[in-house]
Amino acid sequence: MPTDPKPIMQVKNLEAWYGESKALHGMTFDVHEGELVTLIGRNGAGKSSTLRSIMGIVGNRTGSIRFHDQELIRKRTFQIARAGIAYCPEERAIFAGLTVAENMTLPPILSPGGLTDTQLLETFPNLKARRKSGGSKLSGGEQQMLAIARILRTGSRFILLDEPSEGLAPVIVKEIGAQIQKLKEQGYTIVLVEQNLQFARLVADRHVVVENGEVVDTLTNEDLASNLERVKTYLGV
Ligand SMILES: Nc1ncnc2c1ncn2[C@@H]1O[C@H](COP(=O)(O)OP(=O)(O)OP(=O)(O)O)[C@@H](O)[C@H]1O
Repeated sequence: MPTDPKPIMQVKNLEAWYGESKALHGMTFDVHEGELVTLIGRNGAGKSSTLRSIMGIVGNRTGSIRFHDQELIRKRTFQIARAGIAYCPEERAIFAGLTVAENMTLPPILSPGGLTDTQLLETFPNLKARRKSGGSKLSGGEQQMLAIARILRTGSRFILLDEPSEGLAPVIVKEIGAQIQKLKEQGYTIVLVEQNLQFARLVADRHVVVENGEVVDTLTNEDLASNLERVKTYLGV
């Protein structure tokens, strides 16, 4: 749980567009250092668009995204990455024609403290066994682990993770959950988009509920248990 009362990220009135189409209508939420915050909500609510907006990869965005003491709203994606934010997209973005080892070493080291290639392979033993395999030969779970491993090399301590459990078998989801839990124990700050409430509950400190491109509720993980029916209504399950 957070110890510093000042959030390291403050998103205020974030609006975003894809061409003429507006996806975010004023997202406002905070993230504290060491915290794992989920964005939950039904399909199309604007969760992925929030992560993409933070990274500057939507058509247009307005509002404010303060990270540490920097305003990111007018920064470009490479500047946002250099500010210390790592992004793991829903589609995982593994290069099919490159091996695991090559995919892993693609992102540049942006700040000290990232894991070395040896540490990464120790952290993800499945990838060690597959390090010479092409990206296209990997299972969904292996691709997801590679996508996470790759960003740990950069030295960023703030991670945006988009639906890591999507399309994976329960046993693999459990493994990914254990890896995320370990990252949290190592002090990484994580914003996690997740549809799988059971998974979200295992790892989160706090849940931000998104509906129609806005935040409609925020619950601690403890609150979630006693408000499960209400939250299920938000998710349409
Ligand atoms: N590339 C795009 N071009 C145009 N509209 C988009 C694009 N991506 C998302 N949208 C629209 O933006 C809105 C928010 O979508 P977003 O993907 O952020 O939702 P989500 O909560 O992450 O849901 P999902 O889990 O289905 O991705 C939706 O109305 C969606 O149709």
